Amino acid sequence: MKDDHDEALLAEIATLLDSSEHAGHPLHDALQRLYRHHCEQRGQMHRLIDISDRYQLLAMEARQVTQQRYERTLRRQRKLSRISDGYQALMHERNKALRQASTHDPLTELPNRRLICERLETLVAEHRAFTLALLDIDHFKRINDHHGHDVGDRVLVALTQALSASLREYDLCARWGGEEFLLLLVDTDRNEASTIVERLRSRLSKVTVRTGQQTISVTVSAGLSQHRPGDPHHLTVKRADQALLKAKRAGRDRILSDSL
Ligand SMILES: Nc1nc2c(ncn2[C@@H]2O[C@H](COP(=O)(O)OP(=O)(O)OP(=O)(O)O)[C@@H](O)[C@H]2O)c(=O)[nH]1
Repeated sequence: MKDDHDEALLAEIATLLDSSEHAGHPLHDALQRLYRHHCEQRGQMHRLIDISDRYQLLAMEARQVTQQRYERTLRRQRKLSRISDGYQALMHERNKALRQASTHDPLTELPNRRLICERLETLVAEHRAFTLALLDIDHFKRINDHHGHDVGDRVLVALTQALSASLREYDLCARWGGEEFLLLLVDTDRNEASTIVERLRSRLSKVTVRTGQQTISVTVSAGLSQHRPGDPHHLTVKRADQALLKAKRAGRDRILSDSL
């Protein structure tokens, strides 16, 4: 509005200056100089405004480019951290699976010999009391021979489940060999262990597996040995093995302790 007013005023002055009617007027020259000076100033001011506008536009574009770059980088970083999180979770799962595979038996999912030996070493180092029971299925070969290896596997798994369900939380049952299981009874003497394992033996004899029209059940023999302070754990295992051999020779389906 103000610009329109200025334009009109300037146009009016220009007309007055151009008019021959005022050519000799005493203010004519002074007004003309003032008019030119004003026009120059005005032109300069418009150029400055133009420069400032362009500068602001450039600054805004630069800000937008920076913002876009920043957002792109942020998106890339978020994507990278999602990939990294996924990768770490995968590694964690793989490590867990590897640890499980190296410490557990795949068929029965029981701890394996390595895991129970680690536990035994720790107990020995900590001077803890424990009793071992080595359990062996009686005449297991006959099951495989008569019903096939798959049925033998099912018998192993069924016995394992019954075993695991019967143990106390702080005990450990490992698959020691083919049809052998090693029970670790912590803070337990041989008398107490004998009662526990006798109960287990009785329970395992009631486990059944059906195949076709037949129902299979098995008996187990066990050898017990109480750990002697100062002995390495493998000697305690060896004594349990000797007691197991005696139980087998004595007719199976029984528990014998090693001689103290
Ligand atoms: N199905 C199956 N059989 C196994 C597995 N591991 C070992 N065996 C079998 O277990 C049987 C053990 O046989 P033996 O050592 O002669 O012992 P046994 O027949 O149980 O006789 P005693 O121990 O003397 O009572 C063998 O036939 C092995 O093949 C397994 O993972 N699955």
